[in-house]
Amino acid sequence: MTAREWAGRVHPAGPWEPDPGPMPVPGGAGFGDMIDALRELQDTITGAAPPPHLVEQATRALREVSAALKPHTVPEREQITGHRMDLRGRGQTMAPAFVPDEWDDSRVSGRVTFGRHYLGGNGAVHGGAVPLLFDEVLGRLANSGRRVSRTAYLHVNFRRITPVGVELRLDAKFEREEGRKRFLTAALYDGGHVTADAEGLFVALRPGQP
Ligand SMILES: CCCCCCCCCCCC(=O)SCCNC(=O)CCNC(=O)[C@H](O)C(C)(C)COP(=O)(O)OP(=O)(O)OC[C@H]1O[C@@H](n2cnc3c(N)ncnc32)[C@H](O)[C@@H]1OP(=O)(O)O
Repeated sequence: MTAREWAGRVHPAGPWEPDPGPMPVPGGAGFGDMIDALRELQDTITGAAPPPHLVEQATRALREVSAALKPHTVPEREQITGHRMDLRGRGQTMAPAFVPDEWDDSRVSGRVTFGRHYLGGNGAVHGGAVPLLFDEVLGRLANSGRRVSRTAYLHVNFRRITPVGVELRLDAKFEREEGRKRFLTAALYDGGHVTADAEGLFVALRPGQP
């Protein structure tokens, strides 16, 4: 079973609560650990000022890992990253891992921590990383139990700095549907303060539309 087929199998249960059952899992039980290790590496490298000899050693080690994995490159529909709905962040490191706590088809609430990798400056998350998180969470909610849609627009307001290394809460809501158009909103909280909020339009794809 490919990762894509596996994702299709679990999607009817809802993207926040996959129920894989006794199925072989693409990448095995340890795939999530590998992705967590990659997240840790990204944060560590971003924050490190190592001596040159250690940089050379790390570069060699990274190239060795890459060379070992490269022969296992597969087409998009078979890739595991992004398709493992049972893993934090769908097993990808592009966006910070969102951990859902409560959800249904019309809303989701959860936690997220932007690691050092997402630093913009002065302790604040980069302004491009916040919309990435909103697109990820709103996109999943927009498609929750529904035909696949794509982001048509995503309006983001930056209300305060979003701090790096702090656990934040994100609440997202499916507001309404008009034909193929789905309107969703979300807000990101640092304690009691909103650091950013968003409104997104997601348009359901017609059959055959990429
Ligand atoms: C394993 C599973 C993982 C699942 C988990 C996945 C989670 C991650 C999700 C990430 C989601 C993404 O980032 S998706 C990637 C980023 N987005 C894209 O690449 C989309 C690129 N754009 C497009 O493909 C297209 O423009 C579409 C599909 C958005 C719309 O094109 P279309 O299908 O031809 O529809 P069209 O007739 O133009 O528009 C339909 C209606 O929407 C309105 N509309 C369209 N665009 C806009 C707009 N920007 N602003 C206002 N309104 C708009 C139109 O006026 C119209 O309204 P009316 O006349 O009917 O009233």
